[in-house]
Amino acid sequence: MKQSFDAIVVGAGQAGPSLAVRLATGGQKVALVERHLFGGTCVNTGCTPTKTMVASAHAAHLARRGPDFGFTAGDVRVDLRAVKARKNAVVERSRSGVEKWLRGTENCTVIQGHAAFESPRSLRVGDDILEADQIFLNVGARPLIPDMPGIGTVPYLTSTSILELEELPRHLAVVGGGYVGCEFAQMFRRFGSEVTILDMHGRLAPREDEDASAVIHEVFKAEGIDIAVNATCIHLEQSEGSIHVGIKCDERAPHIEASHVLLAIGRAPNTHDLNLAVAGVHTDDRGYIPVDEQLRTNVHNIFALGDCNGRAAFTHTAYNDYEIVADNLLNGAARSLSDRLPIYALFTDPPLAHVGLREHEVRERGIRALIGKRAMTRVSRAIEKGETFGFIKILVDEHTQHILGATLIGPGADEAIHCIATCMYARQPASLLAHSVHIHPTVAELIPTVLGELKPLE
Ligand SMILES: Cc1cc2nc3c(=O)[nH]c(=O)nc-3n(C[C@H](O)[C@H](O)[C@H](O)COP(=O)(O)OP(=O)(O)OC[C@H]3O[C@@H](n4cnc5c(N)ncnc54)[C@H](O)[C@@H]3O)c2cc1C
Ligand SMILES: NC(=O)c1ccc[n+]([C@@H]2O[C@H](COP(=O)([O-])OP(=O)(O)OC[C@H]3O[C@@H](n4cnc5c(N)ncnc54)[C@H](O)[C@@H]3O)[C@@H](O)[C@H]2O)c1
Repeated sequence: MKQSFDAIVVGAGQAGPSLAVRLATGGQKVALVERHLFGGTCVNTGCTPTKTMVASAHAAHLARRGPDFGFTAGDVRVDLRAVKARKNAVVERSRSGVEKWLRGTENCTVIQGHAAFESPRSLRVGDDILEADQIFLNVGARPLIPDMPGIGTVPYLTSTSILELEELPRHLAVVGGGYVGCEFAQMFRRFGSEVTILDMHGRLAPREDEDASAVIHEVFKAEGIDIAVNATCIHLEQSEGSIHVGIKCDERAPHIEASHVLLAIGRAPNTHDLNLAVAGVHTDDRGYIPVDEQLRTNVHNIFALGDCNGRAAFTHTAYNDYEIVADNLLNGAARSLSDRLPIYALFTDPPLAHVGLREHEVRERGIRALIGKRAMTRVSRAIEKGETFGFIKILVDEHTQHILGATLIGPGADEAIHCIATCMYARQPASLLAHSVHIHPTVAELIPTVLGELKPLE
């Protein structure tokens, strides 16, 4: 059957639902197509389940640290089935909320199935052809499976399937020390598994500054996580009762025996099965859809939002893509992608939060800068909480006096970063923040102090 709409949104992830509802409430006839779970990765297999499980892991960790705080909780054991049930309840509530919201929106037709292009203005979903003048792709990404020796011969976990485990792995080998790898490694160690994390780079979280990676390394080591960096030639082999993970690296024994292997080496965009060629939409060599500042693809009536456009892969960036598109199309705004500051958190404990440029990027760009840094061992709130790993680091442009970027690792870093981001968005000099009064005792109260102690970046 052929159906005509003003707009078609493909994917009910982090940009699609808000966009579909905004267009529909603005009077447009909208189709939203989703082939799997409402809420996409973030709600079902990404942020929501992992942060719910990180909370369980944190509680278990604190209980084990009881003697540090003056109590004993006895032998702390984690029931992964109960952790999973708690996670599922949170996820299901969020997923059904998205679905109900979409189905309850006037002018919005929800269609379940896989969409693929038939032409630049039409998509096929099963036997139906949907036509519209504007098409918005919010198709997300999936775990990347590396072509490493032995990959087809052993069972492996991804960030999706690991969420379904009900028994604790005896020994979890985590391949990849980025966001997914670090968050799951610490979580499963705190649940009680033996954990080895392997990365081909020389350090964990290799995109961060070296001092940030060093803190994560220190925290993981203190919790008994085995770390194998420079693991350039990982290969897998089934051996009796375990998976033999071969590692070619100079610094340690050449293999480990794991019970489970988690692959966490990155993600690939879901653009391979959209039949983009018939619509004339270009992709880059990794499958991402290049977009302009307003999120338009090379085909004027087709937009790409969220992970599939390769312009960051976070829920807040996907949502911001929606805001840019909706404000420009419906409110006559002139918002663009470059208005957005890079900002994110790695939800290890303590969390790492970052905004703007990193120190190594400031150095590479040859910007004359000032730097302020304070260890969490010199932050009252961190000392009081008994969580003194990490630091506050802020870089300021020597000429404009504007903040270039900041990295915080420590308790509450994922919240405290926002006052720095707000100062940057307001395009105000660092002195605005340096002279502001923050609440005592908080981690954020040291941000003005750090800005009062700036020194030239050597
Ligand atoms: C383990 C993990 C933890 C994460 N934690 C965080 C975090 O703490 N904070 C953060 O900001 N980000 C986090 N992320 C990243 C975040 O989940 C993604 O950046 C975000 O979900 C991207 O949203 P999206 O809308 O682009 O795509 P998605 O949420 O992936 O949604 C895409 C949707 O499109 C549907 N779809 C795809 N192709 C088609 C088709 N052809 N037809 C119909 N439907 C289709 C899919 O089924 C899916 O529902 C995490 C990711 C992972 C994997
Ligand atoms: N807290 C968050 O916001 C959060 C959490 C999870 C995921 N995410 C999103 O999901 C994306 C994917 O996360 P990810 O951790 O899978 O990817 P990533 O790119 O962050 O990290 C991948 C890691 O794997 C390593 N690696 C790559 N190939 C390898 C190989 N063959 N052998 C050994 N190591 C190898 C890399 O050096 C890197 O450290 C992130 O970029 C992020 O946008 C965000």
